[in-house]
Amino acid sequence: MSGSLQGSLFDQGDVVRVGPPRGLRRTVLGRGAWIDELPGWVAGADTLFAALAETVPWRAERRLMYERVVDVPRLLAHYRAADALPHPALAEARDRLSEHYAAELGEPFVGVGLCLYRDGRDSVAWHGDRDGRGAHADTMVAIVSVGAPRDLLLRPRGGGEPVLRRPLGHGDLIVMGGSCQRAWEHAIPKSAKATGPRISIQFRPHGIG
Ligand SMILES: O=C(O)CCC(=O)C(=O)O
Ligand SMILES: [Fe+2]
Repeated sequence: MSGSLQGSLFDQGDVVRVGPPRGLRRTVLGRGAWIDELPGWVAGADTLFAALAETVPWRAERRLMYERVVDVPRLLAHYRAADALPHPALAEARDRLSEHYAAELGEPFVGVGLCLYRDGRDSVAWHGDRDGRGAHADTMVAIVSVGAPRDLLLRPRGGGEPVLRRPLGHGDLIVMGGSCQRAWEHAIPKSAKATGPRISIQFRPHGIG
């Protein structure tokens, strides 16, 4: 970024800044799962949204579901450890999270996944991030949300109560920990309300998908 562009963004209070995640609040979900939350962690979230929306090589995917090939209702991008990330704030956030959770997690956050929900029709169905170790071991998945708020729902695996609802957007951080990926499920339901686009930025340790 050029010095003058940086200067003009700074004047608007739009610089993307990621500090240590101070003030995270933990909620114990039961069955060995918990979530940590920090609203507004990433400052300049609108600027980050705009940069990612424009520069990330978003991919549309198609998947086999119930014997039919259907469009995945969101756009995707994935970055492994060695890949250059599309914005410096993502490396900063990953480092801050790795530092904060070093003792509890015992390994760093490595992979970065991005989802672009273009409008309220885009969604992700109930699931746990169970590709890899998340199916049988405790782990953490951290999500930073930029753009329009969308609800993240959480429920015990297989359905039932309680269903927790967390509106996420504007630089909010949520971390799903403990058994959350195998004992609980999460989803971003479609929204009938007019909603603008949202980008979800997920940080995962190696071997968690
Ligand atoms: O949009 C989100 O924040 C959730 C995305 C998600 O659950 C996933 O990609 O595994
Ligand atoms: Fe997920």
